[in-house]
Amino acid sequence: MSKSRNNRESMLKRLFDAVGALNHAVAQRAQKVDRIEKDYPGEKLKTEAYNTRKQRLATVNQEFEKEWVSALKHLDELCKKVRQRQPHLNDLTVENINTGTRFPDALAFGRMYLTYQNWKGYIPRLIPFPFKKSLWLPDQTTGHRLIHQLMLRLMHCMPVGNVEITAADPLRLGTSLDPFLSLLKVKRLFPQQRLLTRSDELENALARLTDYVEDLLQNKFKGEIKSWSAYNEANSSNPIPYKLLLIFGVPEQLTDKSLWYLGRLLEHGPACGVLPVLTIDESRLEDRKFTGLRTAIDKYSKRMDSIVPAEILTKHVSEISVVEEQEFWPGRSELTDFLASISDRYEQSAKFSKSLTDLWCNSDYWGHDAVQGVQVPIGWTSEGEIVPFSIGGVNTEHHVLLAGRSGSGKSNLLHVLIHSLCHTYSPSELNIYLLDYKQGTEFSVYASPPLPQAKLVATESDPEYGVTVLAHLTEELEKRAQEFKSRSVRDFYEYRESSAAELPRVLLIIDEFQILFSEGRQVAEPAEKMLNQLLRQGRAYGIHVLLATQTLKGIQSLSMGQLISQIGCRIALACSEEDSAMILGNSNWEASKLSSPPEGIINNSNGAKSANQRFLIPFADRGLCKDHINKITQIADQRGYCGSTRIFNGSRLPEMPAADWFNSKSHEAVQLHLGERLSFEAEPLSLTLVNRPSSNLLISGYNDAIHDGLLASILQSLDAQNGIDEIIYFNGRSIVSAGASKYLDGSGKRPVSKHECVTSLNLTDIPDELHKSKRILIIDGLDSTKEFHSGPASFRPVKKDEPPSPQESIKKILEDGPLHGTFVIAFADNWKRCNSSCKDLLSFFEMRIGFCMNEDDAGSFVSGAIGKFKGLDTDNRAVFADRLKNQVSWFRPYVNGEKL
Ligand SMILES: Nc1ncnc2c1ncn2[C@@H]1O[C@H](COP(=O)(O)OP(=O)(O)OP(=O)(O)O)[C@@H](O)[C@H]1O
Repeated sequence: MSKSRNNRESMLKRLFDAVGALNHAVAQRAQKVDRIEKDYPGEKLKTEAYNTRKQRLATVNQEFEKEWVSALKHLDELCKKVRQRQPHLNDLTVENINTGTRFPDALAFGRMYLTYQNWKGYIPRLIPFPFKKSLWLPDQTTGHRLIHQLMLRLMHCMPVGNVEITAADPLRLGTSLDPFLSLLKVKRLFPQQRLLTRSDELENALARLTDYVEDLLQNKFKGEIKSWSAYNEANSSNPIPYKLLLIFGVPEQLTDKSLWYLGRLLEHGPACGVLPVLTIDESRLEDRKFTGLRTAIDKYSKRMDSIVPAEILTKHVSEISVVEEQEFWPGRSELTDFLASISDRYEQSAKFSKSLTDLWCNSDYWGHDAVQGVQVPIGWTSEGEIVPFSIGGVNTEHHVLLAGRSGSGKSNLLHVLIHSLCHTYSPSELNIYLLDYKQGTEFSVYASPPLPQAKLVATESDPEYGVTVLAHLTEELEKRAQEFKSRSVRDFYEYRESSAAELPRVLLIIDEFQILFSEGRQVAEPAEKMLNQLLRQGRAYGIHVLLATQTLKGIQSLSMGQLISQIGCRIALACSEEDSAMILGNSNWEASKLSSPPEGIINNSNGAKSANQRFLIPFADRGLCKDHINKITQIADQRGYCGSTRIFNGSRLPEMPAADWFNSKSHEAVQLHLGERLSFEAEPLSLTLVNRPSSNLLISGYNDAIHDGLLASILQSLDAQNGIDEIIYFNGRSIVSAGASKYLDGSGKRPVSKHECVTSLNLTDIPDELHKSKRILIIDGLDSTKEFHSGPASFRPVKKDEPPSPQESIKKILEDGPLHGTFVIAFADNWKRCNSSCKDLLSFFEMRIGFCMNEDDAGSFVSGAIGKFKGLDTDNRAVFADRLKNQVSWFRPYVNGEKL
């Protein structure tokens, strides 16, 4: 037992000992004086004897004085100490509310008036705490003041947040607690937020408290711990609160069941920190019906006004007289102020204050392997027990559904989970894929520095991109399946047990996963298929999925029920009843009662109501998280893990690589490196200009950043090629492409021949020189260059020796050029205009790149026919269509570092 506990335990004794010391001084003096009286009886002594007597008496008095003063000083110090913590009730202030964690070992009730001859003094009247027995009083309103005093004392000197009061006042409808009614709103203090008056609610409350006591005895104390105070002594960071059960007017409204519960509480409550305090109508207890209760009261409780420490004290102090004096009750305004402070303090303490780092306390980084599953702490029960998140084990679930309305703390919980996982498991035990569909930067903290365990950090993702991630993971699953088969092992556990090869578990986390299903069947169908495969087969291969969403409403049509039925672990934060039933399970509405943040429910039984576990989630403070990530990165460096985190940011196009990168590419054919494919691997989209008819490239879309980025990448790609004799750039847009001007102005190895007027292009010469030189003709603004448009001129008969029109020349180049290595790359901002004014030319452009187009325009642009093509209306991607091969590829074009 700790030293401080010993000190605390002895306070009452020390106080009594100090009074005992005073008494001792008095007693000693009396004894010594007696002896002197005996030795020198009477007054009629000879002078010599008289002097000796006088001298000895003086010495005795001196000694007494010394001893008395010293004892008094000590007593005074002790009294001050007690009063510092427990002033008189009329001196209570906000400053002396107990905001610490120490429980008192005695409660001050009034004072004791001590007198000896002319001396008089006061000491606090301390009553040992916790009470060993229940308390009762006759049901008279005069007795209520004692109860009020007890309440006030407990509220003020118990650590804030650690008193809970259940009160019933059936006859006076709550008025028995008049002075405290303003506190009923404080849920932490009065969980029912009212005084109970009816038999059914009283029965329920008693049943709950009895269950609570039973649970403590069986599951917390387990026969090893003897009492509430012993438990709290051993668990000082996580104490059990003290519960006061006040029932006025017993046996009013007590049913047979209530009587039974009350009997149990009178007997076992005090040892478990549940103190029944009853006011009793004694005449009614005469009834035979209440014999059991009467016996329990006699046996297990004490009359409240007869707990008299003065009796004990009088045994110590025969010489000093002791009189008890009642506590002072505060004035109305002092009481109002004080109760308001208590209310504030309790409200504040109700705000859950545990921090993220409390979750892993001092546990080592990466201290576990994931062979038998993954288990990490994610919060606490209200009693302070750690609540684990477990997946992948023999007796645990494998996939997780997390849902809660906006603001309920989903992102926070995901951070808590990610940090807890990355604290516990190294990158060779666990790989995390983070796919976030939210607008915002929630997961970007894991991108820089990259979280060593993260294989992917994708923010503001595209549904199309999400599908590629699912495809990557299903490939991984199939690879694992092959590998396991070749080694004749059944599952991840057997593989890890039988092989020294490294194989981490995988956890895919998709935030706002419903977005995957919101873009029509084109994306939803493959997404659903692959997700289904991961959910069905992932368990055997150590691949797990966590799906987070605000609501499941609206995605029901997509056999969502079937998907969800394969997810055994459900985590629900605050939401509507309807959502609660969807997330947790039919008729499981408990999540609608949560106050999130920080409350949540975790259910590891497919949502069965009986498996609900409420828990409190710590706040993932940004600064703390940043430090933790830095620490994890540092450990990864020390242990030689070289990360390979893919970063995908859906709101930013990739930056164009440097010239060296273009130079390093193969130059066997003319290749244009235009961006990154919209796939998990994000390979470069490299388009080869092959010598085949109509292999010209038409680029259309209305977005300057993408236009300029594509133009710049084309020029940079061409600059790196060897087999091109001339690059001709014609600007028909009448605006300068700011993002590409550097590449047009001769920054590269070869000059670009620039033109702004069609006639200066000498288009008529090009078809004649196709055998001699290979040219790339870039027409920027095909749609706005009238000379290339179809019109009456295109139908006129060509007269002999008349030079061909620009339209005829370009047509010839488009038609014959590709076979000889001369290609046209044309840009058209406005596809509609281009489609109608350049229709004679369009069939020669079998390669097309489109961006920022509506579904109708995209349909005709990509396929050449009327129809719709979805997904091009955002400014963060483009599509490449090779119409000869009938291939369509999504990609993210390079830009020059501009943010979109
Ligand atoms: N356990 C917690 N303790 C204290 N504050 C919290 C806790 N969890 C979340 N919060 C706070 O609540 C607010 C909402 O949290 P969060 O962003 O995680 O909710 P959300 O469910 O992801 O919301 P949305 O879906 O709208 O993005 C934030 O201000 C956050 O700081």
